[in-house]
Amino acid sequence: MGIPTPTTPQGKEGLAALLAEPGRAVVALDFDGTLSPIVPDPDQARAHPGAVRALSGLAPRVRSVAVVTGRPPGVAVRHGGFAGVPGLEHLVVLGHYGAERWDAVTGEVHAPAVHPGVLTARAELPGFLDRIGAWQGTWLEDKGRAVAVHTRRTEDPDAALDLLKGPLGELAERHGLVLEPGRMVLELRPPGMDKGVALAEYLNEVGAGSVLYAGDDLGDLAAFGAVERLRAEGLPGLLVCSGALDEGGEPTVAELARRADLVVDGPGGVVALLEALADVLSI
Ligand SMILES: O=P(O)(O)OC[C@H]1O[C@H](O[C@H]2O[C@H](CO)[C@@H](O)[C@H](O)[C@H]2O)[C@H](O)[C@@H](O)[C@@H]1O
Repeated sequence: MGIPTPTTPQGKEGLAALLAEPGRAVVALDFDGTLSPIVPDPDQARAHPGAVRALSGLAPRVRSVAVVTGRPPGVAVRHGGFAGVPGLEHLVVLGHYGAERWDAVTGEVHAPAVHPGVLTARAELPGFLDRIGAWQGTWLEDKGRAVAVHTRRTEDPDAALDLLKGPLGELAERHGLVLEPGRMVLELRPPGMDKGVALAEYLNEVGAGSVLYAGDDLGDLAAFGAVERLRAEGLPGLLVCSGALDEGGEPTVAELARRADLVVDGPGGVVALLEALADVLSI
């Protein structure tokens, strides 16, 4: 497959800059829904079978490759199979929306102290969910520095999520946390960091000359926003939406698709794009 053509002038400019000067290009990608197909149980999520090969084929040809995820970085590394891969020696995973970082070079995770509100909210949550009549099948994912409330396994995930939004927003506020919405999930996490801040800091750190960012979910809008702001300041960028229906037939996040320069067919489409870029850059 060739490289698909972006539908916007900014996207075309971003792609052209990446191809003209790949040694200054950063390729940054979300994990769930972008590199890894959406599945009902987050523990069972694994990178698309072609993802590691595609990433390791592209990484030596660009300035750097980063994964920017809401997952704890260690979990993304395990589920992605990213450790010890030839070609991915400099991979960086910005996890927990940028609050924690894993570097392939050291194999270590850098993580600040856990926000106390996460501990108190986590303790309160089981009783709280009972009291507000959360749908059967609603369940908690303990993420260490955050706690996520999932509804994908309930009979009506959208209705179950709607019921939770208001009460969980108040609970988060009471504990000094923010509520991060995602695909059939609401996460209580500390404020002050998001994928946009994390991505912008990383691009600055590595002296990026262009950026490609790919995502599929609401949490990726902050990264899209960062690329849009940086583009206005002169840094070329290409925004990619991983946009297929998932296993449950769930549609793409509409705002992400609207703001993207390119919509590809889910993780399979993202992998095909990475392979096409590596192919062109290897000529
Ligand atoms: O930033 P991401 O890499 O997209 O991570 C966001 C959240 O992803 C996970 O949940 C999502 O994927 C699950 C597995 O496919 C799916 O079951 C769930 O419905 C999705 O919301 C993860 O469980 C969360 O902790 C991440 O924050």
